[in-house]
Amino acid sequence: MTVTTPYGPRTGTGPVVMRLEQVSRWFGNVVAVNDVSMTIGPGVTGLLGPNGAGKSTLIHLMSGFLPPSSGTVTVDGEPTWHNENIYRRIGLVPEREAMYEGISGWDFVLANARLHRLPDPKAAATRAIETVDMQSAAARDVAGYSKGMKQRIKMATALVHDPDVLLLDEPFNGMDPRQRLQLMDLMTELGANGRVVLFSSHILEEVEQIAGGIEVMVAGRHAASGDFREIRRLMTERPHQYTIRSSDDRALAAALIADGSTSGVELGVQAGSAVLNVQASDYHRFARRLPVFARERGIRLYEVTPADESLEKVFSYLVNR
Ligand SMILES: Nc1ncnc2c1ncn2[C@@H]1O[C@H](COP(=O)(O)OP(=O)(O)OP(=O)(O)O)[C@@H](O)[C@H]1O
Repeated sequence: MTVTTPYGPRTGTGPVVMRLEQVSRWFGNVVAVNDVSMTIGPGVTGLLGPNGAGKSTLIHLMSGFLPPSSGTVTVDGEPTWHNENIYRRIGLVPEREAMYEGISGWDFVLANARLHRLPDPKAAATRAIETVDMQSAAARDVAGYSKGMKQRIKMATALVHDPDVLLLDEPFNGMDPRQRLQLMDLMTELGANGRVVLFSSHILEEVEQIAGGIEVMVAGRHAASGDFREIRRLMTERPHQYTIRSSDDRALAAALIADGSTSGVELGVQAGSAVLNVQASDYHRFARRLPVFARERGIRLYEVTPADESLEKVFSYLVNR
């Protein structure tokens, strides 16, 4: 992918605004998206959440291809569902691999340019394919593409009509580090040029690298919203659980209880040996004080292991706080 895109500043007037108001979507008994309201403006926004959080459903609702069961999704005040005017302004990079195989990358992008009834579909397809650096493979059948190449050709079809809003579902899946960086540059540039660029991911570090704003989804609900510092803070300031092995668990437990950086300290047994289970309520203080306590009392720390570091646990804390 080229770093500088041929897509310059957005041509429309006023900033683009995508607004979701009390949007829910259910499939039978499953509530995939539950009463979500958010406003997304120009720039890169990360939609962060664990598997099954409702990110793909939300992206399809935003794109106008899936109707909400209740609530509204609008771009500049116009509902996206079934709205041809809005389809022209939105580009979607779906997560699914199911693409129309048996045609070349070039034909695939060109077909999309024609669907949008662009005045010069060939020029638009050429521009999009060059932007994702797929010129050399464009004549080949999509079926033979690697996962990263499929991602890039999907990106070209989404870009072909130069949309104001670009929605990307897990776009970095299957990309090597170089392709990932190039796509990040491209998304950053499109965002800086006034477009709404929203992408989903379940990896905080990935989102932090490029997203100005982060919207966190958990179990269908909108769990948190902010810039990466705020989201990072919410995640690191939650109570952390540790398993500690030391030369004197009792003395260490007494010191930790007296200190106030913990909300729970208990002696336990794990895999046949004594451990200390600690819930640290003030993570930063706990991390500073623990080695000091041990040193002052001549206690040796053999092991300090975080017990609840799975991303799912972190996310569920955000929902239940
Ligand atoms: N067409 C459908 N029919 C029934 N249930 C669905 C449908 N689409 C999504 N769901 C359910 O809605 C919930 C949210 O799914 P969704 O794919 O939106 O989550 P996600 O955050 O994108 O997860 P992943 O990262 O695993 O794709 C899940 O429980 C899923 O099984």
